[in-house]
Amino acid sequence: MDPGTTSPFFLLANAAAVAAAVAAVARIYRQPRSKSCPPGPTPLPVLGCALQIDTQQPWLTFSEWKEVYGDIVYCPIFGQDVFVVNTEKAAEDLFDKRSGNYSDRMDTSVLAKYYGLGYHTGQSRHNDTWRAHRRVVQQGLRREPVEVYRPVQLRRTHDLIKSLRESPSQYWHHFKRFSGTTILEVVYDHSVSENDEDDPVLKEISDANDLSIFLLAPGKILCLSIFPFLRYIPSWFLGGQFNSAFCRKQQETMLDLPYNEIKSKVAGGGASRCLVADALERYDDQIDKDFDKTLRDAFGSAYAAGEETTGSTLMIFILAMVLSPHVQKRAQSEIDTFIGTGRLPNFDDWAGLPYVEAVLRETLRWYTVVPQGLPHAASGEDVYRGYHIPKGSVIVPNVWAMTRNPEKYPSPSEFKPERFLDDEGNLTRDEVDFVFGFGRRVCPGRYLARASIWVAIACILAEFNIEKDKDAEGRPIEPEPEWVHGLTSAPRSFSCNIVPRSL
Ligand code: HEM
Repeated sequence: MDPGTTSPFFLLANAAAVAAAVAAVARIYRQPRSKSCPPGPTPLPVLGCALQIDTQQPWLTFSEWKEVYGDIVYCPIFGQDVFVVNTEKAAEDLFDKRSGNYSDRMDTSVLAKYYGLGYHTGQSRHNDTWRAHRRVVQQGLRREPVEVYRPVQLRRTHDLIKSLRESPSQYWHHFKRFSGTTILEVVYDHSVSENDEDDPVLKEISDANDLSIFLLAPGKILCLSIFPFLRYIPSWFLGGQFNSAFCRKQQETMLDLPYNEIKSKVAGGGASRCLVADALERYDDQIDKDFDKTLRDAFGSAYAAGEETTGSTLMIFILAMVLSPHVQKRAQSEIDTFIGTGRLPNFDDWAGLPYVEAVLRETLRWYTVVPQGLPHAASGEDVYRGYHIPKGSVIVPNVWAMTRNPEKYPSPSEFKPERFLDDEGNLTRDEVDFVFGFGRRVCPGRYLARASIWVAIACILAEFNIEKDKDAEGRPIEPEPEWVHGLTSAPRSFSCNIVPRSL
């Protein structure tokens, strides 16, 4: 998946889907649609519906199909059964209520075998390795335990504010650094000092993450499946990102470097509290070679999954603020009234700033960074609403269609935080949780992510005005965002001014 194909891990799954699809070409032609099959577009022989899907933004195609075919759409691709789930209700029915059957992922062994990308929790099959990953990672990331890391999040936000003051036009760089340094410290107790642009761990881990995001785009996987020689292109040559040995080495370094560092710190008694140090202590008597790898890979996945998604959500927030000055003013006025102007917001203010929380929810909904979710797979056959779902089917949660449901979110393309407030100005119960996925596979980092994004949003609003840029005659320039769809879908650059409010 790319722009449309790319949603946070999602690409992953899509990539996997395409890879497996290519392998499945041998299955060639499918039987004509049976009565027990959900409606959907007419598939072509071999290709299935591949040519009918927007390669950039598949969720848009899926959303159009929703209007024609309904909640559940069947669209085989290269012989792979694919079902698109367009509503929260159907997603809950399958992924939550029947989670025993719908928590698997597609086979992505090509990524594991050649590129060293098999470590990731997000692409693990529904097996014991995945269970072990979830167990070790979830402990510290649950709603309450994760609050212990709020001082780290606040400190990193203050660094972010300072960087935005110094070089506001580099906001994407600052957001990525904010999310990367926060996660590095929370997960590994690796603290990157404020002005250090050359921290080796941050650099390695961030480069490796960028490369995996590049490779996980489905188009690339398809390319690799058709032209396997690409794996051997020297890493310094044109197309060198496809070099599998380089990628494997880089992924290993990314996983080993921070993990070995924190292990040494723990052994020397000099570690501060962090997720890995806690896990090493908790599982002290169980750590054999396999379990050591489980810890390394599970926490490496947390970094890979959290860096891009969190930073990208802040880009979407900035775009929303440029386009909605009235929302910005209302949020700033709430902050000024509740806190005054003498200090930045902190987590103690969260409950007293309902409109800012509504801005966070609307940011998550308006342009969700994972519009296609991360596809699940069925581990056994099933019947739902009278439809037959074969074993091994890929089930795509079309999160985009859920965020744009006009019955739940009237005028869905408008940025309206008020939709999360009742008539008395209190927050509704809708926390748009579905953008973090479903069932047993739900994002384990969602509480950490929400808190990081909330505190960043609150402090940015308190400190800056986000405005349209102006041309030489002083006329406002409409932002024309350039969207990038890798593992996440978000704008990477557009014209705007981030100006300190005190000026
Ligand atoms: C705005 C921020 C984020 C968004 C929107 C997001 C969204 C998602 C989504 C949609 C999934 C797939 C769920 C499914 O399969 O149904 C996922 C999985 C995952 N996320 Fe997040 N995520 C975010 C931040 C984070 C952070 C900060 C971490 C770690 C600290 C994290 C760790 C993971 C992991 C490890 C998985 C794989 C879970 C599995 O397959 O069992 N995410 N996330």
